[in-house]
Amino acid sequence: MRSAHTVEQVRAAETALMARLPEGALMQRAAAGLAYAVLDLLPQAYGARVTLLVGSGDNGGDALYAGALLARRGVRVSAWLLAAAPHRAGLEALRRAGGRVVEAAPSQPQDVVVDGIVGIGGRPGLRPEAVAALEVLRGVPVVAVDVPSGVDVDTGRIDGPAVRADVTVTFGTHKVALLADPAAAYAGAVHLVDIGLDLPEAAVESLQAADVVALLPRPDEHAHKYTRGVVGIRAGSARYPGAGVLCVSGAAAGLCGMVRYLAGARDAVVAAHPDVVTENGRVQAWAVGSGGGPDVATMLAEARADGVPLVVDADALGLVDGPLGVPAVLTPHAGELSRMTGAARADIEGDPLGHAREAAVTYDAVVLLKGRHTVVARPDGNARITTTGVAWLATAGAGDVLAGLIGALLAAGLEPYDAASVGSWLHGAAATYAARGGPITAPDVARAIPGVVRDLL
Ligand SMILES: NC(=O)C1=CN([C@@H]2O[C@H](COP(=O)(O)OP(=O)(O)OC[C@H]3O[C@@H](n4cnc5c(N)ncnc54)[C@H](O)[C@@H]3O)[C@@H](O)[C@H]2O)[C@@H](O)CC1
Ligand SMILES: [K+]
Repeated sequence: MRSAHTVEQVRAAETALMARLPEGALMQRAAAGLAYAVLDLLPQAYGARVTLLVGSGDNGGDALYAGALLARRGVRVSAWLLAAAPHRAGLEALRRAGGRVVEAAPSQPQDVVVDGIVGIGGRPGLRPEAVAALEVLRGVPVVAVDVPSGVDVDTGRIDGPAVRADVTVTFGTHKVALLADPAAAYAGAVHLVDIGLDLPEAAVESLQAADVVALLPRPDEHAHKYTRGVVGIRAGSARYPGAGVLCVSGAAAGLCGMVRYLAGARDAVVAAHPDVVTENGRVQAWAVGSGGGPDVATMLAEARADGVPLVVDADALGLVDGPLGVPAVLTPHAGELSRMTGAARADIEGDPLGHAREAAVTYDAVVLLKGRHTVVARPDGNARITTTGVAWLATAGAGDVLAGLIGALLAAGLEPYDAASVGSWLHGAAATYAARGGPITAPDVARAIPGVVRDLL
């Protein structure tokens, strides 16, 4: 599991650890990790040129100490001081190691810029001096210290200029802005340096392959199709048969025992999936929504009446105006959530984590807000952020596949929060498998799911 802690949690853990360690020890650990990450980017240390952008706090201190370590390896390190009173001991260490202080961009081309402007103590946005310095150094690879300066660390919002990093070297734990978009898109590749913090459970996390393996439902040796779970699909219509076929393709990827289909695209569904049953009967979960046409209200009402967990997608989301009274996963994209809650789409895209959490409370359901980094939020404020997937996944029908897949995982017995986050992870991974760097269609994603699961297991 990749965990992201809040600034307050990090500060508390740092204070506790610092009380047990010699002064400056934590910063030395951070700086060493940072220096190694910079060295990894340099073809060779000796003679390479690195500029440090240094703010007034300990984030700048990390950059200065790392600069001192780099200078000892033969790197030509320049510290561009953006604040009047930078970390004094760090600056001294850098000078002693042979680094120099500059007041403008070094005239020679630089190999790496280290962003030590602000870290977890920063307010969102950057001052004009920092913006100007970054502009002069545009094109040089950026390594951000702890977080890309300027982002809102606890929310992932971007409320002004912010550093766009190629690599972020973060300390002790991930910060929320390193997982949650839009800020996460500014972080580049994130490298975590363990500095020994003892941290509480994190509210924001990101599943990794091993977590998905641990959560995946799999048949035991006595399994039959009913013990593995039956998912019912109410999606698609005579007018939109494709939505039904695609939703079923996600549901029938092998993660539950059986799929029942009860909507208006029966012939198309059976032609594509002869394994699907079209008689009414017991199910352990429903997926309702896409391409449902005029019957969608009836389909949602009938599914709810069964009292089993529910995935609500696409057209059916417009009918949700409060808690549904059954365990539910709602799967809107920003436009659909905007129509549900009245919040502007741009506001949702600017703070997907915040809006998904709020909607989870409003609807007393797990809310899966689709995006580059999909957010799965629970009413208690916990959230999982999906980092698998590729931009090619933004294709018609991919959401239908996801709804069916989550339905199958619910039917197999996963809790809504696990079903949504595991489903989202698998969906992203399947897209990456299928795409192999090129374009994909929704059926490709569904077809790739069993292969992803096989490789995981
Ligand atoms: N406390 C510790 O033991 C450790 C801290 N570490 C580093 O220390 C950082 C936190 O240090 P600080 O608490 O000193 O805070 P920061 O260095 O993040 O920044 C605070 C300083 O920046 C100024 N500032 C705030 N917003 C600004 C903005 N938008 N533009 C320009 N200046 C701004 C503030 O006036 C303040 O002086 C972490 O992110 C991490 O890099 C690491 O060394 C690990 C150990
Ligand atoms: K920074």
